[in-house]
Amino acid sequence: MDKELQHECFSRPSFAHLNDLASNGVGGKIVFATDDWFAVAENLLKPSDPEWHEGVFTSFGKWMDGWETRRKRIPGHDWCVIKLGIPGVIKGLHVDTAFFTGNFPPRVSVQGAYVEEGLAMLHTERKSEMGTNAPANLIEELDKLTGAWSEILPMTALRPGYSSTRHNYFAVNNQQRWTHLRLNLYPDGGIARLRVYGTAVKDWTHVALQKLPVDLTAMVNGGTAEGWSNMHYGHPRNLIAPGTAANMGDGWETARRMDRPSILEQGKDGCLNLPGCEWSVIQLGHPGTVQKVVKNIICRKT
Ligand SMILES: NC(=O)NC(NC(N)=O)C(=O)[O-]
Repeated sequence: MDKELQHECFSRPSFAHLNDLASNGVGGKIVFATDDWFAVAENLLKPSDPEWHEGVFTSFGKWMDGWETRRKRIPGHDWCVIKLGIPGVIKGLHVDTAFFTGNFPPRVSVQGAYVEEGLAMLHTERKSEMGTNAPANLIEELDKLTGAWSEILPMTALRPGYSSTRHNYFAVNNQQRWTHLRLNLYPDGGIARLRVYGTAVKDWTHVALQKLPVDLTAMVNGGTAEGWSNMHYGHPRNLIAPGTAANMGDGWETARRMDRPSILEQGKDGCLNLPGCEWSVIQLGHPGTVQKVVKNIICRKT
């Protein structure tokens, strides 16, 4: 493990092991952004770590892996609206300013809303194109919906995107269920990633009536990874994420054990003599009776 990753792992707050409810890997989406000049807001929700490509420029400026707005020369501040892939209760935020050193926003705030499907307010057409900005009348119209938003993180100072300062973690103490977030940059600038850690909250009343089997471990049903022996290459929460893994990186993968014997021997029972095993603990979204266990080892060939 490199030094920076090692430091990050030890200083990471416990909420950062919960599920990222906003990641595009679980269906999170940007529904609106005031400005996408240097880099589009969709980058905020990428599950991958931010990258730096030395010497790479677009026709608008330096290529950046994050959401970066232009230097503002009109009144106001920049903001975007995120539809969570998994609506739920938020326990903490990670604002990663990686590589935004001279262009990160000095302050941010985050607001939340619970919006039932079909409500018109956030159903705007999104272009998502570098070098563009939203029309002033649309910004003004959406900005009027202040009543919909509740404060999750008040206006808070950020640290720059150097390796020792890029990870801005904020605990959230709030039991409400959210479907949408509004991320405010004060006044403008760039952020590499926004991770929104929490737990899905499901209405189980109808599930019980349908009497159909349901995946009690699934993230969307409130499952969380609570413990593990090792997660060197992949977090065990990947086991309970929606959809199919795109590659091996989308799974739970441990390091090879350092205490394995130099030469493997077979025991009398026909099994290999190996010390211990790896394990992970998943908290179910709801208590239930297990009828079937499905193990998907797609992408794992050995
Ligand atoms: N060198 C820069 O990053 N400049 C500008 N940003 C980009 N991405 O080019 C800026 O004005 O913040």
